[in-house]
Amino acid sequence: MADPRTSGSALPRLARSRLPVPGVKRPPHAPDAGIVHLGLGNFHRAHQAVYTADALRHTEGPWGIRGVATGRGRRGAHPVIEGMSQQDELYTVLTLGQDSGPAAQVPGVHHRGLVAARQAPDVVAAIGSDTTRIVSLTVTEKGYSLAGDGSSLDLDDPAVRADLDGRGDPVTAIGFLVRGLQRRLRGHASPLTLLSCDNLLGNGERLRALVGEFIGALPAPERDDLQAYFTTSVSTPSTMVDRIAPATTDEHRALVARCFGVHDTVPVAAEPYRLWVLEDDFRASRPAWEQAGAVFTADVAPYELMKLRLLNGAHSLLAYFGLLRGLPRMDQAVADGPVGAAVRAAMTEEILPTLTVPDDVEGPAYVEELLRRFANPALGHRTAQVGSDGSLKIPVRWAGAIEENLRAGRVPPVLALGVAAYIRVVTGGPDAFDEAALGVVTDPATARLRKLAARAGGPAQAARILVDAGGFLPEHVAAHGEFTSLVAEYATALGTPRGIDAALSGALRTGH
Ligand SMILES: NC(=O)c1ccc[n+]([C@@H]2O[C@H](COP(=O)([O-])OP(=O)(O)OC[C@H]3O[C@@H](n4cnc5c(N)ncnc54)[C@H](O)[C@@H]3O)[C@@H](O)[C@H]2O)c1
Ligand SMILES: O=P(O)(O)OC[C@@H](O)[C@@H](O)[C@H](O)[C@H](O)CO
Repeated sequence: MADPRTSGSALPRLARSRLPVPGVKRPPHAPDAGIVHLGLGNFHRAHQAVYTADALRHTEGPWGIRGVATGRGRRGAHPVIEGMSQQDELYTVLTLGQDSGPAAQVPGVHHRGLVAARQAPDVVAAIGSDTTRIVSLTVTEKGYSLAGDGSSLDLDDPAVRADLDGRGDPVTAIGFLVRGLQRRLRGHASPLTLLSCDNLLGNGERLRALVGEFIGALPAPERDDLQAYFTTSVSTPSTMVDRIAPATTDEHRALVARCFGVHDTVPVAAEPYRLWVLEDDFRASRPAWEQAGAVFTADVAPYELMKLRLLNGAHSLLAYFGLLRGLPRMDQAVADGPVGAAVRAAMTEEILPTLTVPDDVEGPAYVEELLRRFANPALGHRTAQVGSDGSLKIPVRWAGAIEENLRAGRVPPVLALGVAAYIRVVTGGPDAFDEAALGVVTDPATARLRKLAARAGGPAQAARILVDAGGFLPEHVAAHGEFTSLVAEYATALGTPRGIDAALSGALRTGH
């Protein structure tokens, strides 16, 4: 791949002629960075940045974005920050549809980014600046420093404790936010909106609770004024975010080069579909995102729940079933007969009945639309990517639907098989699926779950132990004998060669 600094077709030059670049002035004339974004990953670059660029084409405003690469231990060069910096802070969003050829857009809204692990004081200063009106986040489920209960702040995490102590630079996202709020309070006390764009249930309330807990754990003199400022001047609206944006591959880079003549080292691929539903509670103004198609509503919760249970819930099922069937990509998983049939059955018969879908949505049509979106072969979305971090995703994606089925007196067979498949993938690793061909599934709980499983005499007992003590399902689900027995039965099947095939048809026969 050509080096964009030396190539005649580097993004900065070509973007201005061959790709649609919005009329946003970039540095040194960029609009003020009214937004600081923690977690400069693919999703933010394909979603919020695109909405912001499109909104700015309609209504100007101080809505440049200063992206921050967060996460621990990233002290060296950060590929996205470096790549964007070498391209005048530009990158391509490659839209890959099923019925049309690739399209490209260059958002062009970013200022020079920051690497949190190296430039922590600058990050605190950016959050603390009076030109900053919104601090948004896509830091993954891992980035919220959640305790084992999945909702409170992990005060046992040494990084959280160090951030509370405050003698060193912040490390955690919550630590950065609170130290930035403190800077604002001491400087100008202007209002701010904290905007979580992660796939968390009630992401705004969750973020509010975590920041509040952190502030509450500070020593009294620091705590009280900050608490008052946080209560009166900082809002945390909830959002439902949706656009499938897989990890970037060399194929995506090659496609950008072939179709658009642009050598972009850090493009991001995404499906054409996008949706953003937000609570309109912005303390210090916001971009006119509605002009870019965002939907503002008083209550995001029904949209969020529907999306997390149906889209993300089905995504995780496809990922684990797909891995065990040897399928590297999500579109292959949904096109696979047994996997596709089981996931469709789970969506329509185990998940949809647990939801009150918003008035403007038709449940079965939404399911069909999701299955069509998952089938997009152009995205190259990996089952191993979606299957990673299951210990943090399952509580959000499956636990509620399982609970509601059990409450209604019904054991949901495909979701039970999903739990057994997750256990098999996370504890079995290379014994369960071909890591060399499919990719490694990472999960912060892997070592702990493998240790628990190692105590068991076999897969069924391991499944019982993990359902009970794995920390990814609520206690009353774990205490449900019939559910746990079904998971254990499936775990036994999955321990045998091609056991997934029999288990999938068994799950379909059992309940559907
Ligand atoms: N990619 C999608 O299709 C999609 C769609 C909707 C929502 N989301 C949400 O966006 C999140 C990020 O997805 P992505 O595709 O941008 O992933 P990504 O891997 O491209 O980026 C993840 C970002 O999170 C940061 N991060 C990871 N661990 C962290 C930690 N412990 N503390 C702080 N920061 C941490 C990383 O530095 C990185 O900037 C998802 O977890 C999800 O909540 C993603
Ligand atoms: O991004 P993750 O890893 O939290 O989850 C993987 C996918 O399920 C998710 O990113 C979906 O693609 C997305 O939520 C669609 O809007």
